[in-house]
Amino acid sequence: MELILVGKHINFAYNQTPILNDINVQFEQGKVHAIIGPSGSGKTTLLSVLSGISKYKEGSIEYKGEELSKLNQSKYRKETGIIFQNFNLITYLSAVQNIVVAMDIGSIKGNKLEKAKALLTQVGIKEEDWYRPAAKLSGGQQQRVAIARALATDSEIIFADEPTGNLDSKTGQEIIRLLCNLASEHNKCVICVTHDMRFRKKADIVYTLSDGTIDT
Ligand SMILES: Nc1ncnc2c1ncn2[C@@H]1O[C@H](COP(=O)(O)OP(=O)(O)OP(=O)(O)O)[C@@H](O)[C@H]1O
Repeated sequence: MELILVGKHINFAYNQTPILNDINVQFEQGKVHAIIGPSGSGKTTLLSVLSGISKYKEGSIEYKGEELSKLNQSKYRKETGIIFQNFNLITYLSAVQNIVVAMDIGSIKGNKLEKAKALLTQVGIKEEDWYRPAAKLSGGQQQRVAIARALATDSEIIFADEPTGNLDSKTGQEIIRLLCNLASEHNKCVICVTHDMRFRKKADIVYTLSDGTIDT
């Protein structure tokens, strides 16, 4: 078992309102982790703390044994990718451009165009769709592009917030399969907030949040 991210005694509050209470979680390379729980239980907040978007003040989060708050944040951003329910692509740019832009931001070297095409192929986007504006792609295709973008900086952890939330059932199933495949075939650590029961069934490890606490 190779732990990549470990959170211990994490507490988090918005203004003075406690949202996360003494959270203990650990995430492994090559595994799919689902974070589930009722609406308002703190799932998205936990994901944003783990992904470095929100800063924790109490407890610790270690990425590969190093305290997250002391890490170079741009390095952590590069080694992690995030996908959202609403895809969050730059809609007037093509699939390829969306990925190249992410590589530019991550200061990735080498032939970015070729790498972008390889990533799009990996996530199942056909060549005929590579140069179309993202807005013209279906929801499922946009989510595939968003996954390719999340991988563009060679991320080791993929955070996902309700990645199937805006997709029909069949397309959602395909996205779940794709994310599971990233873990099993490419050794990525997938951490996914979800209400989707199918995701829960496929996950290797499930954390259930209720009122900002993890049930054990
Ligand atoms: N930016 C914010 N400022 C203040 N309170 C917030 C903020 N974001 C979320 N909250 C509150 O934190 C609590 C947890 O919200 P969070 O979005 O993490 O829950 P969730 O489990 O992801 O919910 P859902 O399943 O509905 O998305 C809620 O009570 C919410 O109102």
